[in-house]
Amino acid sequence: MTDIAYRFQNGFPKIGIRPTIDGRRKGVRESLEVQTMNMARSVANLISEHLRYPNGEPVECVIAESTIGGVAEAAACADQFARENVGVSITVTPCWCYGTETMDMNASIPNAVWGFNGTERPGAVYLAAVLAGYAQKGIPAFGIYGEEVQESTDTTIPDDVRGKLLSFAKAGLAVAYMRGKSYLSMGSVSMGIAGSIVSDSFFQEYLGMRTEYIDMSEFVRRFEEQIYDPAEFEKAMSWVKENCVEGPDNNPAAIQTSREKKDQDWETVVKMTIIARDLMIGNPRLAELGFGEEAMGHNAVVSGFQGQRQWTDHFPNGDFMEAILNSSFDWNGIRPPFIVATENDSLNGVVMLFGYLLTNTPQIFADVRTYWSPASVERVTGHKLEGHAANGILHLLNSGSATLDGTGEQQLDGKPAMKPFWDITEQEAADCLAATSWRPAGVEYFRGGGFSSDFLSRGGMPMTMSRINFVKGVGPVLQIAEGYSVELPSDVHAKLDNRTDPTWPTTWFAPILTGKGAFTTVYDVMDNWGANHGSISFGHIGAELITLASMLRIPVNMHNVSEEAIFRPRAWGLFGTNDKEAADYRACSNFGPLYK
Ligand SMILES: C[C@H](O)[C@@H](O)[C@@H](O)C(=O)CO
Ligand SMILES: [Mn+2]
Repeated sequence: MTDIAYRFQNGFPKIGIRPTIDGRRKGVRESLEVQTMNMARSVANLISEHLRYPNGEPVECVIAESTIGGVAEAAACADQFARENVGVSITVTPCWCYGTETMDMNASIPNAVWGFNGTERPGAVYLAAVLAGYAQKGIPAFGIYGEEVQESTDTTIPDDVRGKLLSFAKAGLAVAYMRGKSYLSMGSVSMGIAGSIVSDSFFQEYLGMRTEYIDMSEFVRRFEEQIYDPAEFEKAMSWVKENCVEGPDNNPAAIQTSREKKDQDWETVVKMTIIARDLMIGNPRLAELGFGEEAMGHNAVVSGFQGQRQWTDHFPNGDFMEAILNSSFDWNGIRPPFIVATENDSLNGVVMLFGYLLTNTPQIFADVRTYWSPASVERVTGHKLEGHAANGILHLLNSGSATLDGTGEQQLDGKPAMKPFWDITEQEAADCLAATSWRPAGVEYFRGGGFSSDFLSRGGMPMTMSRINFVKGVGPVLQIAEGYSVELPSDVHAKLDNRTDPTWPTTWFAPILTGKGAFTTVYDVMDNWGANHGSISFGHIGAELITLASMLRIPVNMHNVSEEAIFRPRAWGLFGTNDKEAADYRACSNFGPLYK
């Protein structure tokens, strides 16, 4: 079994497609059978053609065995979906059908209905009727119908409908995929960071996930009892020697560590990386080595490492481990990233997971460290910010979990990008590594040493920064800022970077301003950011995040996504249509978490 096959051996949830129909026989039903089934087939084709699972395989759809004209067929379809691991439900119809008799009543999976916009038979009327039923029964469902009236013989899916079907399916699959998996907390609270108070009720009720906890002493046990694959360790060490260039030691000469200590640190950080991955997903090699229990892992799709301070006060820091796990490549070649949050900031870990599941690309974890106004930049460097940066920039910087894909050394249409692993070439992976140097950790912060990944993201990448914050009395809320990475002249970057810790990776980020609320100025974006961290995903995925948040009933308190791009369950409009942000809060609080 390849590593990827092993990792995803439990398979993926499927999308279930339910063709509903007017149950009246002797004319009506018979005349609609072919058209209705064809709609289901074209939705299945659309989804399988455009969406991929984290292993790169096309998303699978299951179409109900028969069209659904009434409750008996609805129940048969529910049984079929349960047998076939359906985690997302899409009902399609070109005609009037009987709302509550044909609807999918499974409240714990995301539901959508596409009603064909024709006039011969009223699919859009069914859509309205069944969505009223969903609202009345407290099951939020997404409504989809095209803006333009279609001919009844037209089997194409119009662009607006395609967009909504794909947004719904993508977010729905993220919901379905994370359910039943774990967040692995390695250590506990880092330096009083509230996000590293890992809340089991949040993961359980909102995401359907478990929380697993281990003490960081488990790493020491595995070092000392050699609970890792020694052959992989050797392979990893020689790969590191060839591909990971150690950068200059930035520590004052008097406190720099010896060559011998640094060499020892390299061995430790490589072991930490192997061990953290084994803790997350298990490793069949460990069973062969006599460690059957450890071979199983924690079924984790995301983890966090406390690091600071108890660990880092004595052992090398987690930066190499976190950076490599979050990247799309290591000594085993190009492979999907693992999602690991620095400082065990689970609330950042969750948005990293969201970004990853929506895009299949890795994530940059960063401190939202400094707002640099155009005037401050000019005062300090003499440089006048321009282009995307003209209104000011945020310095995203942190030791730890920034993916090396964040260097921007991969390309999409000739421009810097972060891609799903199956699109990354060997050369691009090598370029990301070449653009990264490994700087001996600042020992005033990290007494135990280690190495921090130092790189500078290329400019011009569309990016989305997000973060979940927790408010007592409300619960989780999501904030989103779309923007661009920007490239500064190298001397300007150096001046700004040297004022802080230059051994850490930098992304200069310019959020897109809307002139309203938290997006009036770049200062306002920083001023409204709810915590010290953000997760940065390649691409403008704010709309997808909003759709996903609505499925999970997490209200969005701040975003710069255009109104037309926002797609939420139809019932959200029943909580008010003028102030959509307030309506979102009311809807989320009314329906409550998905797995309550
Ligand atoms: C080294 C420092 O402790 C940093 O790790 C710290 O500034 C943070 O990253 C806080 O989020
Ligand atoms: Mn931090």
